Amino acid sequence: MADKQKRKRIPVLPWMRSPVDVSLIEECPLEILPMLDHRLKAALQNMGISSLFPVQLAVWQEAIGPGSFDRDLCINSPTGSGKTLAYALPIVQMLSSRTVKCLRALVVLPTRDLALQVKEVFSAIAPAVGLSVGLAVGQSSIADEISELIKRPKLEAGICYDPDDFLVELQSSVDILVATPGRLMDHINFTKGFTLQHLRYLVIDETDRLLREAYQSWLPTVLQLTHADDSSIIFPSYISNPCSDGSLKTIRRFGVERGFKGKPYPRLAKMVLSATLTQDPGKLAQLDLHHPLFLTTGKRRYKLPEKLESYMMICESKLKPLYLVALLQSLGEEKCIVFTSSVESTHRLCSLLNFFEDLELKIKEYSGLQRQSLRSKTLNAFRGGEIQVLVSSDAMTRGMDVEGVKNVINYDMPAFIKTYIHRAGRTARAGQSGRCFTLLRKDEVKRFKKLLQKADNDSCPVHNLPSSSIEFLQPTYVSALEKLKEKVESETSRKSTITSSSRAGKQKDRNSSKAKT
Ligand SMILES: Nc1ncnc2c1ncn2[C@@H]1O[C@H](COP(=O)(O)OP(=O)(O)OP(=O)(O)O)[C@@H](O)[C@H]1O
Repeated sequence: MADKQKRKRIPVLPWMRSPVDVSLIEECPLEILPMLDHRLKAALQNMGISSLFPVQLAVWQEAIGPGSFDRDLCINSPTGSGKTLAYALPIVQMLSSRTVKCLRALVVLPTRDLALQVKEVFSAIAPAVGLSVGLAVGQSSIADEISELIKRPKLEAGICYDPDDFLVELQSSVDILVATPGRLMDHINFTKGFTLQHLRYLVIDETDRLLREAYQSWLPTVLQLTHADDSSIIFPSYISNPCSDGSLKTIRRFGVERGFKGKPYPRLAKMVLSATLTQDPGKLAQLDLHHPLFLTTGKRRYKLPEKLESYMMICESKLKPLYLVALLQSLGEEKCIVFTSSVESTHRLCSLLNFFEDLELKIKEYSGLQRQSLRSKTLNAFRGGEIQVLVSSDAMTRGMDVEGVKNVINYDMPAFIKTYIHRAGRTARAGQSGRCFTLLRKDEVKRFKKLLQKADNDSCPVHNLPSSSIEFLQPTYVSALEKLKEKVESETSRKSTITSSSRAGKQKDRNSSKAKT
């Protein structure tokens, strides 16, 4: 009762009170999808897609169909429901008739791995209609990235030039850019020829996560660069106006058409998406949405995938590793992600599991502490099935799509329902079934059940393991713990050696510079 009253007090924006309910929409076979470009239909079929999922059809109707993208779209749809294609397909179709290449669509995501994944989806369909897709995530050097994004004029041999002299001839090599905020800001601030002047579509995926982080004010900067008429567009300091000689321009005027008063036209059309979209008016205001239309699934704010089964496993804290090992053994070789609460515990748990000799599974860690190249290698091996168990910090929680993940295990209870939704959502994707197990102490059960109710989930049975399987593991556990202790000690002493030698090096530098002065 008290909970209900609290919920009522949270102000919900008027446009959020009458949403399009995606759960009332059926899948739509490509054969009968109105206005779909035949080249895109073929590309989708090549991807093994024969019909659009409900959220994809709903967005299609608003962007391409009768809605004509007159309103910005706010999409709240469960994990694995196909949100990526929901925005990629209409954007590619809308840009398919463009005649001049310039950057017209920008998709922003919070992490590199997610951006790479989304780029793959665009790359599977965009070339079919002659569009190019770029990536700005800092995976390669900035110079390599610039050469992928910006077309340089061909120079005649032997001619020296000042790069500023041919600024007007620099053109975008891509129509669509998938970016993380940090690298996007680098290009906005420093890359000659990089402009958002022609941008027509902005997608902010994992919106609630991106709004939480300011990332060098990337959002106000993007909005400012696409908001005003051409005379007040703010360009990076080295450009007075990149199109001042009369080459291709997009002029955004302050519109006088109905509903556009005081807004620039042509406007920047936006799609913002998440499985846990914020309803906070203050946060949503940052997006400067134009007559937003809210698309959501069902009546409740949070929704878990249809075919997800949630289970509790109750045990004492000190027995958690044993329960985990016994559970992994019982799951056989099914792909599985184990979530922990921190990068340190990810590392320790992964090491411990690898010391259990009876566990004949390939187990690796994936966390924000690792180098990107190592993370990508691990992820590829997991996708390819060479690794069966991934022990992960929350770096893997959002958006990652790995085919065939049958089980998610919360080694530590998630503190928030949003975390549970995103973690559990790594399984039961695209209409498939999947299971999420959460290891809990007795005193955590009540809080956990309350947490799940927020996602309309009242069914979370206890998953029991035979006590004999736990007892059987005791001796191996003792020796695994010993090995872990040795490993942690040797890692700690290695770290302190590195720290003290780098300190000594710095002191030496300081002394020698003092001696010089
Ligand atoms: N129309 C479709 N038919 C078949 N499979 C599809 C279709 N659309 C998407 N998929 C598949 O569904 C899976 C989930 O899609 P996607 O990653 O876009 O989900 P999502 O809603 O963005 O999830 P999350 O909220 O976790 O990011 C992907 O493997 C994708 O290839």
